[in-house]
Parts: sequence; structure tokens; C-alpha cells
Amino acid sequence: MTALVLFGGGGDLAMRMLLPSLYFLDHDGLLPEGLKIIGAARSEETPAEYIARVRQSVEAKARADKAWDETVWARMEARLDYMAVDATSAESLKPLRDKVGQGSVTSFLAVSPSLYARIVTAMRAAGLAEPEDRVVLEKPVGRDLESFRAIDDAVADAFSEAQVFRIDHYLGKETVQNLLALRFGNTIFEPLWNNLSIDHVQITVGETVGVGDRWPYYDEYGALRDMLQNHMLQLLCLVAMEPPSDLDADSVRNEKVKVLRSLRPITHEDAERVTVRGQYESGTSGGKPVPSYDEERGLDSDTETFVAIRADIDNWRWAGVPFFMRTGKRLAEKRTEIVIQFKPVPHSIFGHDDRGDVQANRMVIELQPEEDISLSVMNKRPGLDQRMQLQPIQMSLSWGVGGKDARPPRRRIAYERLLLDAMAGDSTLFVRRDEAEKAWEWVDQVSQAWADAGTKPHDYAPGSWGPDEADMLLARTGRDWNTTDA
Ligand SMILES: NC(=O)C1=CN([C@@H]2O[C@H](COP(=O)(O)OP(=O)(O)OC[C@H]3O[C@@H](n4cnc5c(N)ncnc54)[C@H](OP(=O)(O)O)[C@@H]3O)[C@@H](O)[C@H]2O)C=CC1
Ligand SMILES: O=C1O[C@H](COP(=O)(O)O)[C@@H](O)[C@H](O)[C@H]1O
Repeated sequence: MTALVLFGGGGDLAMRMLLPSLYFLDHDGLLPEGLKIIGAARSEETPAEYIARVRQSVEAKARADKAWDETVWARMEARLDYMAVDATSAESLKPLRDKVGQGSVTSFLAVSPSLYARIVTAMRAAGLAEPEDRVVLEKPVGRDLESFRAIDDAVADAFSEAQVFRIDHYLGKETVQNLLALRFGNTIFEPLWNNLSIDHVQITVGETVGVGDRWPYYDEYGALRDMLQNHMLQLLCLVAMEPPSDLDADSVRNEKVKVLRSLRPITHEDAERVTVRGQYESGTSGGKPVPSYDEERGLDSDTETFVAIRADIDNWRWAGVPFFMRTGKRLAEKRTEIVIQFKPVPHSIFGHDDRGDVQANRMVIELQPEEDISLSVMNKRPGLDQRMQLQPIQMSLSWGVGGKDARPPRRRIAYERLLLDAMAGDSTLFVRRDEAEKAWEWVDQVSQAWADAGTKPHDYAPGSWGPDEADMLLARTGRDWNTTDA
């Protein structure tokens, strides 16, 4: 490996996530010896100006994590370079190819997806798509199945599937990978991981931020395409998939595709019953007044900033177990969690009043703000009461525990894992073409049903958990969204 080229190397993603991730990898001695990191964008700036901007961004992040080290920075600075290019032009890319020299190149496209097809075509013509080279694509690739295929066909003309790394940064999160360890590194959970023991599953990705300046992108996509098509369906797949025979990229991805193929299509008739769209109004968030989405956008818009969906997986393991997903901006909390709600005991020997109630077990896999896995189990309340009293206790299965005196490891940026894997050519945590196609196919039915119905999203107040209709989605089935940690 000779070089990592960051197309869009001066943009938000590169400055906030990719370059700090590379610093942390360098800090831990994980970057390949001699690796060059080249920022490439149209802006005419000198390498020195670019490197100064990178330092500013990296230093702030590293200091916040108490990981700033001048020696590490000196090493990283020596790797860094910048070249002004128009990545859509082969002519413009040829000098970049010369700068890189001999050896393989991993190109990260941190630019608008609308440029992907033209960029990979230019890369091929400029000699940046040789058999040993790789390309990393940020999500969202396309806006629907058709546009995904158009972009991906251009990618496939330049690169073989093994050279393509489609990022879903949720797969780089530690707790998401820990889900695999929990499910397939233990014998105690797997026998319960099915419709005999599990009542339903909830996946929530709540954000407190609004769309803000990102509306030009967001207004075209909305919560369904921005979050559900990718991050949330990936989480669903990891919860629902069968055990792969090993951890090879294709073994894992084959199992995920089977889940996506088993998702029950959402028909026009079903859409109103099993989906909810919302859009935030003006109000207050974190004690401050905030504008509505339409005010941020500057025009009335029907784009949803919230979506909740009931998904059903039609296979033996999951028949009858609904998977409820919800995500939105300007919600009550920045919180990402997966809730596995087990069934209640078939008969309670403790009576049915408040004191003897047996609550069904619940596993909460929390990704944000903390990373933790906890399980609620019923326990006898200590004491000499004549009639036994029960209480739920929370058992933490957190990976960070490691003994009471252990210092928790620094929480890594999800891109650290993914950059390392892409440079090493390991695509286990990346999305294969057929996975992305199946996810778009399922999501396209929903967006088509919404478009045909011509309905508008329901309003919701900032700081809430979305429109009331999202609560009704569960209430209709006698369930409710999780409000506790376990
Ligand atoms: N920001 C984020 O948190 C996230 C971003 N993403 C995705 O990452 C990608 C980048 O997003 P983001 O960083 O926010 O976008 P920005 O608009 O901040 O950055 C885009 C970059 O692309 C460069 N660029 C534009 N056109 C060209 C071109 N023809 N040749 C070379 N460089 C070009 C721009 O620089 P210049 O004008 O100098 O050319 C700029 O550096 C998008 O696909 C986005 O969807 C995904 C998840 C989160
Ligand atoms: O991909 C995206 O993810 C972020 C949320 O990521 P998280 O790691 O902070 O949960 C979201 O804000 C953004 O809209 C979306 O494009």
C-alpha cells in the first residue's frame, strides 16, 4: 500500500472524521509504514495551507481525547500532501497518479454521490483503478434502486466488486461488532434468539440536532433514505441474520442478504398502517428556540425528518416477531439502541398485583451516547416479607467493564476500523452490491407508497419522540417504545 487519496479531503467528513481517525491510527502505530495521505479537491490551496487546516481539526479532536502528541503529529504531517484536482476529469487526475508513484492506491470518495460515476470513470482513465487499487464510497450511493444501479454500474466498469468498499459507518461502531460477539461467541443467547422467546425488537436512532445547513442534500433524501435504508437496516440484519459459517466477508454478507430478501414487502395498502413520517415544527430544543424544518429549508417541504416503520421478516426464526424502527432529527435525546424484548413468563407464580408482577426480560444494546449491553432480569427483593416481592435488576454485559479498576478504552471513531479494513482489503464490514440493492428495493416501495398517497408528514415538536402516530404504531399491537435503559 502506497497511498490513501481523500477526494474531498478538505470537506466536512474528511476534516471531522477521516483525518482525525487517521491520526488516531497513526498514534496507535496502526498505519502502514510509508503510507502517504493525499487530500484532493478543486480548491487551490498549497500543501502547507491544507496541512495547517488538517492540524487544526485533528489537534482539537485529539486534545479532547487527551491523545495529542507532537511526535505523532510530526509523523502524520510527513505523510500528508495536497493536490488541487477536478476528480471528474481524467486529465486533472493524471498528475495525481504520477504523484502517488508506484504501489497501490486506496481512493476515498468523500464528495457528493452525484459525482461518483464521473469520478470513477476518470479514475480508470487516469490509471487509479488498477487491479491492486481500491475505492471507498460513502453512503448514500444513489437515491433509489435505479440511481444506485446507474452509479454502481459505472463503479463496476472501473473496479471489480472485491476492490469496492461501500461504507456504512454504523458497521464500524464497536457495539455493532460486539453484537456479533454476543450472538455467536456465546451459547446462552442463541437458543432464545427466535420467535419462541422474543416478542419484538425495537431499533431507535434519535438525534437532537436539526437538519440545519445540510438541507440541500437532506431535502432530497429524508430520514427514510438518509438513515433507514442503510444504518438501520444494517442493524436489523445483524440482529436477525443466521449464524454465518465463519467471519469471512462473504459469509457474513450472504446471511445479511438473506434477511433483506425475507423482509415482507410494504404494499400501498399496508403503508398507512405500518409506516409513520414526521417533520419537526419550531419549538425549543435543549432549552433554546429552534426553527421548524420548513423555516430552515426556506420553503414548505414534504420531506420527512422522522420515520417509524414496522418490518416483518418472513422466515422460520422471525415469523410473528415485529421489528419496529424509528429515527429522526430534533428528538428528545441523542440515543441509538436496539431493544430485544423477550416474551413474558407463560404463567406467574407470584401473583398479578404490583408487588408480584413479573416483567418480561429485556436486552438493551446501547450504541449511543454510551456503549453498553444490559439485560433486565427479575430478582427477589431482599427482605422477610411474607409474600415474595420481585424487582427487575439490570445486568451490564458491557465490553468496557474488564474489572472494576480497568480504564475504559478510548471510544474509537467508527471510521478508524473502516479505514484500516479498507486499506487491508477486508470487506466484512462493508456493504456488498446485492445488499444495497435489496435495501433500496424494500425502501423504494415505502417511498413510492408515500408518493402515491400524497400524504404529508405529521408535525412533531422538537424535544419529543416524534409524532403521536409513532406511539400508535406500537400501541395498536399492545406494545410501547422503550423508555428505560434496560
Ligand atoms: N459530513 C458528514 O458527516 C457525512 C457525510 N457523508 C457523505 O460524505 C460525502 C462528503 O460529505 P461532506 O464532507 O459533508 O461534503 P462537503 O461538501 O463538506 O465536502 C465535499 C468536498 O468535495 C470536494 N469536491 C467537490 N467537487 C469536487 C470535484 N469535482 N473534485 C474534487 N473534489 C471535489 C469539495 O471541495 P472543493 O470545492 O474544493 O472541490 C469538498 O472538499 C457525501 O457523500 C456525504 O453524503 C456521509 C455521512 C456523514
Ligand atoms: O449517516 C448519517 O449519520 C448521522 C448520524 O450518525 P451517528 O454516528 O452520529 O449516529 C446523521 O446525522 C446523518 O444525517 C446521516 O447522513
